[in-house]
Amino acid sequence: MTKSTSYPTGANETLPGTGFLEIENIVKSYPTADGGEFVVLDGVNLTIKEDEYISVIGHSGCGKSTLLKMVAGLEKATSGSVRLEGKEIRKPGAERMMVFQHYSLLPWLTVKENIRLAVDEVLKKATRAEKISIVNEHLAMVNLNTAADKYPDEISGGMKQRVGIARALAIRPKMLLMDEPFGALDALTRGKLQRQVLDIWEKQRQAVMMITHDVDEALYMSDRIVLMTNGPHAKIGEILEVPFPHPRDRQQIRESKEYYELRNHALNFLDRYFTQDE
Ligand SMILES: Nc1ncnc2c1ncn2[C@@H]1O[C@H](COP(=O)(O)OP(=O)(O)OP(=O)(O)O)[C@@H](O)[C@H]1O
Repeated sequence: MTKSTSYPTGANETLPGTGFLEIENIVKSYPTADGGEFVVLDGVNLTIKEDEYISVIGHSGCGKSTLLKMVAGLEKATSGSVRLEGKEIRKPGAERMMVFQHYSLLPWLTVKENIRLAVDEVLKKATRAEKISIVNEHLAMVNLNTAADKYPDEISGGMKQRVGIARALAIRPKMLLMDEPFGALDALTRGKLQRQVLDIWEKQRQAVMMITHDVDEALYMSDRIVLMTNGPHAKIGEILEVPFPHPRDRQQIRESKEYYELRNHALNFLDRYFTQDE
């Protein structure tokens, strides 16, 4: 692992068995057509606390989505383990909700019904009144009350993504997994939605693992930034601690010298790996 001299780094800061989410020595390979194997991830170790917002950054194809899918239970590791509260993750579960870059809403259901469907599936013991209240609360959380009865093709991309986030949060997961959640949005919408998600997270504080290509987004939103080396055989190169206290004000943190030091450090790390790849 590349050690940073300027910032606290390390993939194993928490002792095994003491973390909320523990990714231990993950190797993931796929068989190739010629009978060989393509090793995507080669020895990834990471521990995440139950109230921590983690961003994962790395060049395209290094295996970020693969790693997130293993936490979601959608992919199996070739070796190593992923545990949530000490329990091995083997399949998807409602305590780990995923938000994708491309909104995966059911087009024949309204905004409200899309959220309600997830609530019905997971919160089976809730009463009808409780379910209605949960749906309304989460619609309000992402400012979608007025669009509640619209269908997905009647709302904008940013609104669709807000429905996806409200749906994920409505079933009260212990962990939110987001794969470039703002990647498909224009800059203005992206900025607004980042703020909304951060507002919600600052109140609820569940564990978040978010993939992004945007260093500013990672610095604004997360507590730590995981920098991945290039694939194949990708691993965690460095972990940057983001020291700004929550609630965060984007302009305020951007005025600090530390922000630019961290930003340059992350960009230089990515440049270094990009150059190696050329
Ligand atoms: N099912 C699969 N079979 C074979 N190879 C796969 C499979 N899924 C992913 N890969 C390969 O694994 C590598 C990592 O893919 P992954 O999507 O995790 O990267 P990523 O870092 O998320 O990329 P991006 O930033 O472009 O989304 C890529 O080389 C990809 O082609």
